[in-house]
Amino acid sequence: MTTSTLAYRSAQTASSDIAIQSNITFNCRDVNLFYGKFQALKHINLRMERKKITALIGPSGCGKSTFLRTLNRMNDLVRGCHIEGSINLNGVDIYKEMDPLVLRRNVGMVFQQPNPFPKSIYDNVAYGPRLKGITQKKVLDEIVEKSLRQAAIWDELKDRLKKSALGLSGGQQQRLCIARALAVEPSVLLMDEATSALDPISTARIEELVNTLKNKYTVIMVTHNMQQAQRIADNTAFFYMGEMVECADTHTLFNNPEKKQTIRYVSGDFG
Ligand SMILES: Nc1ncnc2c1ncn2[C@@H]1O[C@H](COP(=O)(O)OP(=O)(O)OP(=O)(O)O)[C@@H](O)[C@H]1O
Repeated sequence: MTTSTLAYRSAQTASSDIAIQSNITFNCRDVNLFYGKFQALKHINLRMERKKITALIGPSGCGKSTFLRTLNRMNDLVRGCHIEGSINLNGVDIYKEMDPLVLRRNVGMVFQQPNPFPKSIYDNVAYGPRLKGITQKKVLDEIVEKSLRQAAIWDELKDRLKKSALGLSGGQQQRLCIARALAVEPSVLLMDEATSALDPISTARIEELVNTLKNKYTVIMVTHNMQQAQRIADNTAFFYMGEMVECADTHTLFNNPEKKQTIRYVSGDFG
């Protein structure tokens, strides 16, 4: 079977009845990740629910971003990195059965620093759809408007679509990056400390936006801000020294955690 046939079959399987019925988007089983000899993730077992916000918290260097990047195979780009175990997206193993390009179309990502392309606002959002082969102006116009609306920034930007994205404020740039991620119609949005470089007002707008996005998308976010996790996440997973110590609904994790390390972390004993 050729790789492309495999990718096509995987995409088909991804929307099979069984997968759609399941409320689990990502199912990670016994995931170990190594950067050379250094083991950054140890035996991670974690399920992330569909159309819910899952926050990943934990002290610096505990493996949150590494774990997030395993979900769209961004670690593949790191030399010497290897991964064991399985990560299923809608029932399909993303390392064994899915083309990384199909995966990344399904799993959008927003980073800590807003990273718009040095292009117009319109071209930033139309970039992904054009890569997918969409060329008709009318269709692109519709996608750009829909994506900017979903990212709650259409009203602010609709009269300056041809202007450079680099002229926007940090908060506007981050919402534009969210619109750019949504334009290719992913089912999952990964956010790696997406508000940590923003002021409180922009942060509040993005939190509000993420809360509305979960009607349609599964959101997985790394955050250092425990208040933020408590404000918007449905579920929270606590990472420590490469291990996923505990995952529960957010209220339980912060108010009634089971594990000693979680109790110490959420009560501010260490950070
Ligand atoms: N490309 C890499 N090569 C080698 N080691 C790496 C690489 N990226 C991360 N690491 C190491 O893996 C461990 C986990 O890093 P990671 O960035 O995932 O942690 P984190 O919890 O997201 O930290 P922070 O909250 O500070 O961003 C750290 O010890 C880090 O130094």
